[in-house]
This record gives sequence, structure tokens and C-alpha cells, in this order.
Amino acid sequence: MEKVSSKQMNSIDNFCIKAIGIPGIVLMENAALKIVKNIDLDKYDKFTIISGVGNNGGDGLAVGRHLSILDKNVDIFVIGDVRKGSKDFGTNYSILRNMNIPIHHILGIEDLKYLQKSIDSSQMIIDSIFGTGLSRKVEGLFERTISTMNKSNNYILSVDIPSGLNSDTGEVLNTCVKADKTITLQLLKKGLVLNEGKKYSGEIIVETIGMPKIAIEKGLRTF
Ligand SMILES: NC(=O)C1=CN([C@@H]2O[C@H](COP(=O)(O)OP(=O)(O)OC[C@H]3O[C@@H](n4cnc5c(N)ncnc54)[C@H](O)[C@@H]3O)[C@@H](O)[C@H]2O)[C@@H](O)CC1
Ligand SMILES: [K+]
Repeated sequence: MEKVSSKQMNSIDNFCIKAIGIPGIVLMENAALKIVKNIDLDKYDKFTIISGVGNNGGDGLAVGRHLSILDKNVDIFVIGDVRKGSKDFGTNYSILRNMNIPIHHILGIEDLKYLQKSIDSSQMIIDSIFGTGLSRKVEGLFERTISTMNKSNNYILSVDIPSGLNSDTGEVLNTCVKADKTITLQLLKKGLVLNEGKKYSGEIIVETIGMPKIAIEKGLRTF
């Protein structure tokens, strides 16, 4: 199984989007549907989704949309400055707003009690805080959010990478979500199986999201 670095993944993304013309939002929607495909909908009805404001967060918001359309009970939390959100995150954020689906923003410590309340009454936590874009140590409110998640005994499903894990080296950047399952998109990220990757990823499932071979080969050759 091909293992890729985040740089390689980014160049594959870019080739897909810029050279071939598959919009990022299409890849994000494919990712969301593959995440939902891996959830046992007969077993799980109540979800707490915690999203960052990058494309990993966008994946999580799209998952939240699909689960609520399937009449599941979904609490959606966003952590990070929405104004600094990525383009595709913004698209999914405004779709949820237009659907009048409530979004809770984790802006300060006091918001963690709402998160705790949601976690106490849900069966599954979906972690879409950070993916391959994690670029520095996890601190402050992000650190406290992740420790709130890890303290619960809910089932935790991570989108692409357990948030806090360096997707290239498998190092934990101060703290990391301890996932029961990680659905990684298109290709296996090296960090998932290096150092502490296995411990924090739980069961790893690779799901393709519609990236053509030509893009993958080109991207792999670049780095
Ligand atoms: N680019 C694409 O076409 C696709 C990307 N996908 C998803 O996009 C992810 C990569 O998205 P991005 O590159 O936007 O990055 P991420 O969404 O992984 O994270 C970047 C965000 O986290 C913030 N951040 C990074 N480190 C932080 C720290 N220590 N503390 C606080 N904030 C921090 C950044 O400011 C940025 O807002 C992948 O993991 C995957 O889940 C998928 O949607 C598939 C398609
Ligand atoms: K994640």
C-alpha cells in the first residue's frame, strides 16, 4: 500500500483541482459520503461532530449535513476562526446555516460545557478538527477540546488523521485525539503507521475519493 506524505497529498490535490479541474468541493463531498458509508447507521443515532475551519473541518460539516438529512441527531461544533476558514469549509458552513442546522462555536472555555453536554448524550464523536494541515503544537482551547473528547468513552471516528497527529512522522504534537477508527482519504498517510500513529488512529480504513491515477502518479513524482 502506497504511503504518502502531506506534501505529496497536497500536490496530488492540487493536480486534481488545478490541472484536471475536479473542484475541491467535489473531493470533499466524495470524502463525506465515504465517511458516512463507514458508519453503522443501525447502531448510531446520536453524533457530536467537532470541526476545525480547514478542509478537514469542511469534511466534517458535510458529514453532519448527510447525517442530519438521514434524520440522525447531530450536534455540530466548530473550533477556530470561521473568518479564516478555507473556501470549501466556507461552502459547507453556509449550506448548514441555510438549512437552519445549529452550529455551536467553541470560542472560550465556557463553551466546553456545551460540548461536554453533547458528548454525554451522544454515541459517536466525529473528529474533523485537523487533518494533513496540522502545522504546529496543539495548545489552548484546541488542547482542552481534545482532552474533553478523549475523556469520554464515546466511540471516536477521525476524519483522515486523528487530530493532533503529525501526518508525516506519526508524532503527537502535544496532544492527540485517541480514535477508535480513522477513515483516511484516498491514500494512506505515512504518519498513521509511524511512531504513535497506530496507537492514536485505531482501526485505519483507506477510502478513495475520486482522484484519478494520473493525478496520484504526478503528485507522487513531485516529492
Ligand atoms: N484539498 C482537498 O482537495 C481535499 C482535502 N481534504 C481534507 O482536507 C484536509 C487538509 O485540509 P487543510 O489543508 O485545509 O488543513 P486542515 O483542515 O488539516 O487544518 C488546517 C487548519 O487548522 C489550523 N491549524 C493547523 N495547526 C493548528 C494548531 N496546532 N492549532 C490551531 N489551529 C491549527 C490551520 O490554521 C487551518 O485552519 C485533509 O486532511 C482532508 O481531511 C478532503 O476534503 C479531500 C479533498
Ligand atoms: K481529523
